[in-house]
Amino acid sequence: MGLQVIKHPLVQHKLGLMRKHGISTKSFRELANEISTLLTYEATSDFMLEPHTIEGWNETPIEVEQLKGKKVTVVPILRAGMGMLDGVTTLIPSAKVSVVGLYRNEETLEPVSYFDKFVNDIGQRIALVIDPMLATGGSMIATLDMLKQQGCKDIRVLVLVAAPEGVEAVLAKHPDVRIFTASLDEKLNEQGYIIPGLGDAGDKIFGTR
Ligand SMILES: O=P(O)(O)OC[C@H]1O[C@H](OP(=O)(O)OP(=O)(O)O)[C@H](O)[C@@H]1O
Ligand SMILES: O=c1cc[nH]c(=O)[nH]1
Ligand SMILES: [Mg+2]
Repeated sequence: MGLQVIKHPLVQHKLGLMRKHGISTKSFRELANEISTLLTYEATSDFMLEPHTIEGWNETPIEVEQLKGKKVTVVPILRAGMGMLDGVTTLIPSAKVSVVGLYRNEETLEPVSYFDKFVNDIGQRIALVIDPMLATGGSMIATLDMLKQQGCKDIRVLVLVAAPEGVEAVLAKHPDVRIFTASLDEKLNEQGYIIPGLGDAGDKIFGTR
């Protein structure tokens, strides 16, 4: 389904702040969550509504719109995806959370799986996968493989920054998935880091290293 770069001025301003050398853990976390809220707003813009009749303020029946149909599961990819979770649940407070634990082997850049825990009815839910960084795409492809194995059909990916190489790889393997990002960056460097990127997002969110 393709890539959507969210050009909203608030998103672009906040992402610019995140790129600064020496940014504090506090600021990085806050901005990651704020951008995640804005990406969630965009990624849910086609959710269906249905009319409901309720009693209005003056005790007469009125028709209001409520969300219809499928519920959501948010899927943070550990660790760094946890840094976006509060931002997503700010807008979808009742969303169930399914967790995928992956890290990228620093030499091979291949994803290594160490944990997963999915909500029981995940196949009936819209999955919002969250991870700040889409680099080679290996971690995201492994996650999407797992979600489809669990029966997920409507999967949307929210990433703060994406590399062209990663977007191409994900959409080649999973063309039905929609990717929402604040930026399509320039490239990957020799170590598989996104340029200009954000550096190591997991380390910045967790305050490690
Ligand atoms: O597209 P890829 O090449 O797979 O790289 C992206 C992955 O790398 C980072 O996680 P990392 O392995 O650093 O783990 P962490 O979240 O625990 O820091 C990032 O959060 C993604 O999950
Ligand atoms: O640039 C990158 C690539 C992978 N993981 C990160 O945290 N940053
Ligand atoms: Mg990771």
